Amino acid sequence: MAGSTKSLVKGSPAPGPVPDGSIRAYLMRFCPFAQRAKLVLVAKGIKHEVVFVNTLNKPDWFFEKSPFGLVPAIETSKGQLIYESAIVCDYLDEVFPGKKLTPEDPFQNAQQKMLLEHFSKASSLLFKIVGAKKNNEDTSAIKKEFLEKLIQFDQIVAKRNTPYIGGSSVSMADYMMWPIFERFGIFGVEDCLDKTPHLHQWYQLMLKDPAVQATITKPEVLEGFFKLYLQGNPESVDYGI
Ligand SMILES: N[C@@H](CCC(=O)N[C@@H](CS)C(=O)NCC(=O)O)C(=O)O
Repeated sequence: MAGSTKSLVKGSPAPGPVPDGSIRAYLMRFCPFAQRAKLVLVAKGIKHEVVFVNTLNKPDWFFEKSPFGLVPAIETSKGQLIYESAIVCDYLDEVFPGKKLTPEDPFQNAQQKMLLEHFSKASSLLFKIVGAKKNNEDTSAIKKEFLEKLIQFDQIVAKRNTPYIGGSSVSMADYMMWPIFERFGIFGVEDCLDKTPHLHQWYQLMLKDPAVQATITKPEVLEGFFKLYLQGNPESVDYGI
C-alpha cells in the first residue's frame, strides 16, 4: 500500500492537499474499523495514499479531518472528508469503479445490513472483553455469552446456504465483518470457531481472498500491540511498519 509508514502523533504537521486523482485514507494499523476501509480500497483497486495516525496520541488537526477523532477517515482531492467506517466503505463502493461490493438489489442490500446487525450482537461483547481485561476482571461470563450469540449467528448463516456471508461472492458484509474475526485471537475467543462450523468454513474461504491477504496482520503482531494497549502505555507502542 502506498503512503507514509510512520504514524503521526501530537505535534506532527498536517499533510498537504490530496493530489488530483488520488484519495487519502487516515488509518491506524491495528484498528479493525480502519481495516474495513483498507479492504474496500484494495478489493476495488482504488489508487490511494495512507496516513497512519497514532490514535492514542493524535495530532490536534486530526479532529478537522475526523470530528470524532476516530479512524478511518478519507479525504478526497476536492477536500471532501468522509468518516465512520460503514459510511466510508459505502462511499468508496459507490464512487469508484471496479467490482461492486454492495448488492444492487435493495432487498439483498437490506439483508446484508441485517446480517451485520445480527453479528454486532456478538461482536459488541468483544469490546466488553477488552474493558474487563483492562480492569483485570474475569472475562469468562462475557466469553460464554459471546459464544451463544456467535452460535445463533452461525445458524443464520447456515440457513442462507451461500459460501460467503453476504452471498455467492465476496461482498461488503464479508469485508465489514472480517476484521473482527481476524482479531478473535487477541480477544481470546478463537476456539469459538470450532463450535460454529459455517463461520469456520467462511473464515477459511476469506483467508484466500486477495484483499484479506493484502491487509492481514500477523497474530503475534496484533497480540503484541494489544498487550501494550491494555497496559495503557501508548508511548511504547510502535505504530510504524
Ligand atoms: N464507529 C467507528 C469506530 C472507529 C474506532 O473506534 N476507531 C478507533 C481505533 S480502532 C479510534 O480511532 N480510536 C481513537 C479514540 O478512541 O480516540 C467506525 O466504525 O469508524
